[in-house]
Amino acid sequence: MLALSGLTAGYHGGTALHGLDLDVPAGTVHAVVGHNGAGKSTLVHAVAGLVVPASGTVRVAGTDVTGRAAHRIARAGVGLVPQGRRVFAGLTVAEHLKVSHRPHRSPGAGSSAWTPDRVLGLLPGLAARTAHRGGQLSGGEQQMLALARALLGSPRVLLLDEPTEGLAPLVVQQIRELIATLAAEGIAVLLVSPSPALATDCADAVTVLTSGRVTAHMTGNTARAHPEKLREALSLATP
Ligand SMILES: Nc1ncnc2c1ncn2[C@@H]1O[C@H](COP(=O)(O)OP(=O)(O)OP(=O)(O)O)[C@@H](O)[C@H]1O
Repeated sequence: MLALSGLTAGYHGGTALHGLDLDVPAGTVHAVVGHNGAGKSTLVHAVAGLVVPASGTVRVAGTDVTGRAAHRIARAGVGLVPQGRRVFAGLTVAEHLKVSHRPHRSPGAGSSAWTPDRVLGLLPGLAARTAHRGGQLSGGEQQMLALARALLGSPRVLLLDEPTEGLAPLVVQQIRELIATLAAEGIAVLLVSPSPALATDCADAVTVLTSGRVTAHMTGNTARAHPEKLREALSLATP
């Protein structure tokens, strides 16, 4: 569903991501793990069209979307949950859902179209907060709202940038379960995080990124059976 080939991107002539190859089939979770500055957000932004790749390709369900504007990539079926949530402090939850809902869903989304009611059914904590403004929500509630906003575009590919950053263990557990639920719906999930535990818990495949390069790759089953292998790969990844 998401296929990256030789993806290279950076800033001001410098390179932060070097020739990344990565496939995320529908219904699976691919975790990219790396330390601060490894290039995780650059990867997510290059897929979402917020950073223009210097070279390489981004394909969504076989369509080359490389270099397209972010809104066109969203329309092709890519949803982004950005690092830091980025909810609007002055808008209520209901207003967020209203402005995020795209009834004209992405091609191929089929029966998986998301409506505000369906999103609130998945996220009952938000359903009790529809009149609250973004700035009045807890960190966990803001994370759920950021997820709701992305789902309302009925994405085929979901990009999660550090979705558990700064959240309590109970909320982290909820997010793990939500990721599994969304993958079971057929969504291809690309998750980037510094947390090997999150990757180990919910990924089908795990890639370690070090200074913008892939330095290790393993299946989720290997990471679960031998968590020390992932920890070791990450300790070797110190920039
Ligand atoms: N807007 C920018 N302008 C210039 N350089 C940037 C910009 N954003 C990121 N970088 C640089 O690109 C490299 C990769 O950064 P990136 O944010 O992708 O890493 P990350 O793995 O997401 O880190 P973190 O976990 O801290 O969010 C770093 O060296 C960073 O300083």
